[in-house]
Amino acid sequence: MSEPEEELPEEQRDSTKKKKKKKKRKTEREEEEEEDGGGGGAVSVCCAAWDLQIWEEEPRLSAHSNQTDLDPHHPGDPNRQNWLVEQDEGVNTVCVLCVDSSSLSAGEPCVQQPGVVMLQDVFAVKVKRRRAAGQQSGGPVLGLALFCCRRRGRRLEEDTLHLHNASSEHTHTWYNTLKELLTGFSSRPRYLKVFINPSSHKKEAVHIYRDHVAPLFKMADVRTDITVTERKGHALSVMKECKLDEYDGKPDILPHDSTAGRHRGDRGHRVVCVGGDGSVAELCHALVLRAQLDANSPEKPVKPALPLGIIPAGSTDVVSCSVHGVRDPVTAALHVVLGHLQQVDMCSFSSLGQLVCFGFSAMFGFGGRSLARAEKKRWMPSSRRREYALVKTLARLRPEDCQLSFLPAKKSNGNLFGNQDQDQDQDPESEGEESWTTNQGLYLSISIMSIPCLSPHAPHGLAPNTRVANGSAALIAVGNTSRSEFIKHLKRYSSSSGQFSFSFVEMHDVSSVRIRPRALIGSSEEESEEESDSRASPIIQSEGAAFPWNIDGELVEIANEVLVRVHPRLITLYGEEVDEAESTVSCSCI
Ligand SMILES: Nc1ncnc2c1ncn2[C@@H]1O[C@H](COP(=O)(O)OP(=O)(O)OP(=O)(O)O)[C@@H](O)[C@H]1O
Repeated sequence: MSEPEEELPEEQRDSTKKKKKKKKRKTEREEEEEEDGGGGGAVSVCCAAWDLQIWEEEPRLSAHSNQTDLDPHHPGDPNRQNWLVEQDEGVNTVCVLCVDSSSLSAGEPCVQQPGVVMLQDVFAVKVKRRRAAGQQSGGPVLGLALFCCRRRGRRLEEDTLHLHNASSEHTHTWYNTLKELLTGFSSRPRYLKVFINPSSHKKEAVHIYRDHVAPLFKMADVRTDITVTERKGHALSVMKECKLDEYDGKPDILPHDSTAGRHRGDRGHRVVCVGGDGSVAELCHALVLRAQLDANSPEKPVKPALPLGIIPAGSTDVVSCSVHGVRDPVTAALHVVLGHLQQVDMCSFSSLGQLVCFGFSAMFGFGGRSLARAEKKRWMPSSRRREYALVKTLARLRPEDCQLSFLPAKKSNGNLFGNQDQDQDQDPESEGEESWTTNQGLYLSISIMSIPCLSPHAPHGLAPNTRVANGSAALIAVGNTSRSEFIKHLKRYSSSSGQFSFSFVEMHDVSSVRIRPRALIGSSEEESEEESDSRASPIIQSEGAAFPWNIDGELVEIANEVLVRVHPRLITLYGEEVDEAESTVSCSCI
């Protein structure tokens, strides 16, 4: 054997499935039968009835019924116990592990086609042995257990395929071959630096990690180094100082890198964040800053080599939802162990030439004021304080008087998802003032979002017209209107249509935005008629006062004009392209 085998005692079961089985008498019997036969789990296949082959391409199942097609070395032998693997150097993720569909006795295989398990959906393989109670090692071989992932809508779920075979030789041949193939997936992590924010949302992040995520990482042989953060900025300081070559040294192989080799010994270390959007943004900010430091590029943002996994545990998880489609720690963890990578656009926020932070979304006006109000009620439970702040800010609804300028995004030859071909920033400095569109007026709310900001409350997202990697951001500017019209606009987010079809709402696809609150605009500016209206007067007028911004759910107070720039595909997150989030809740507060 090329490496020590990993063993799965017969008694070890998927606990969640066991719980489900206990509910039914019929399945209880099935489980007992499986115990007798030495198996257990969702799908169980006996050696004489199944055959395996690793194929380069997805098989045509019609050819599947002809057994001789599956095993050219043993044509026509119906009872053969040979498990054949054909390895193909250079093939990265399109291997298919094919199990004879007629022999699947229970449950469904992991992917859509019955009888086919994509190797790219398998994240662990273990040798199964029969052991007496208390026996720690040894015992007769029973076969293999393949741990894989099954899709249910947007959710990924853990599944187990039990392959029975009493032949130790064949079991180990397959074990070694599958193990080698699995370690060949270059985007899968071997070592994770995990940051957990224990203060997120209901303070459940540590439990979420321990109960739902750690067992999957362990199963997939991913080693972890955990930091439970102690304060805001803790993750940033760790990432600034740590030796990154402990985590990784080389750029990753991304999904569309078709020339990538299969075997990479130098990869496998990544970063994971367990928390809400604030924690995610802090880590993304840290990764980009660190990449800039390492590349000695103080001005220009540098794309980090390390991807980030996000386990949702916050009060708002729109970044996680935008790359997973659900707010589910198991789905998130499976995206990490299976190495699903998604490049994502980010924004930089700067004021007076100084970088404030990197992030995904920002709200000025209503969103900023509402968050500022919520922060003053920190003693309240997080959902209550957000509802309180929302209602209070609606009751005192006032527009911001500001100059809003934006640089429209350049149209590109987008691919299927509207992604730009290049990762090039559109530099606002190099664009003449004439390329900018500038308006001055009263705005109830201005949002800039480089990702669609999906959530269970707004399944199509707060910015449904942007994509995670289309190289631009959505600018949604809501002009001054009555409270009832504004509420109507907000309410339409949950029904996901018509929220922008109001005369007071404008939406643009942008690469840069500049917001200059009125207090900062030169005194030569003529006063508009609306300013005589008390409803229209700016809330903060005193010199030196700061305007509240909501940047990824965090309150950032900025006294001057803010420049927002989109940086296409600046960060790589574990996840996938998602159209719509699973809607599980409805918002009752408005
Ligand atoms: N131990 C800690 N105590 C307090 N704040 C922390 C701690 N660790 C991290 N933070 C900070 O908490 C902020 C919010 O975190 P996160 O977004 O994960 O939680 P949330 O529940 O969604 O947010 P919020 O508490 O603002 O509703 C982040 O800026 C993060 O840096």
